[in-house]
Amino acid sequence: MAPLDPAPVDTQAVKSHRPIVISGPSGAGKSTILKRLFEEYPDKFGFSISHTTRGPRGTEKDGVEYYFVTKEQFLALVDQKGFIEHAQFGSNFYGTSIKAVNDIAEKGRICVLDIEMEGVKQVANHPTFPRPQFLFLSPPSTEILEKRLRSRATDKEEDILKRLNQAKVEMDFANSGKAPHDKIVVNDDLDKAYQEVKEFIIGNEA
Ligand SMILES: Nc1ncnc2c1ncn2[C@@H]1O[C@H](COP(=O)(O)OP(=O)(O)OP(=O)(O)O)[C@@H](O)[C@H]1O
Repeated sequence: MAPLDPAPVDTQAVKSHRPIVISGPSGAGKSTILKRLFEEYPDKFGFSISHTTRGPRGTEKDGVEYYFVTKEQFLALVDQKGFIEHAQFGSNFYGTSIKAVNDIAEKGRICVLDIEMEGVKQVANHPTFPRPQFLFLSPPSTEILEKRLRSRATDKEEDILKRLNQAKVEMDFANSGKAPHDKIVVNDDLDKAYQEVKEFIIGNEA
């Protein structure tokens, strides 16, 4: 496991099993589409295990849900450029290590990374990590996104408004010409969007 091993990671495996970075506003349908993809291809994909400085909750185990590390250990790995992306939420740090992504590729699977906009920028600008494929999932419009977030019924009103504001920022970035996305899929009709995502991911792997 050795998530804190300072030795540089040989990323040869990720070159033959190129990871996919999927991003898009909250409510765009990322989880829905990925769930379907993982069900159709149960042995093909994997999620990497993230590092966090927050403590384990309930039955969470180190190396299963997360690698639980101290703030000092986390920041040491940041200094070693050991993360492809990391962020701070409240007082806790979260990050995806190069090693965790490589571990998936070494198992012969494609690592799928569901990452928000700032993380996407970090992955795209990482000094050593080989460039993954970037896919942006877009809602057909902010009005439809709002309807979907409301009918999902998982968020408070205040959170829905925050997500909608952030969605505008993410959509502007995706359309700015500065984003690294190799493909933008508009999730209007779910079956159609799923086929497009699948074609992009499997097609690129073939
Ligand atoms: N094409 C579609 N048509 C109608 N509803 C959809 C479509 N795609 C997804 N949905 C619905 O929209 C809601 C948001 O989808 P989902 O939870 O997959 O988004 P997400 O991008 O994973 O969001 P988050 O980043 O917050 O996890 C869900 O209730 C889902 O069932």
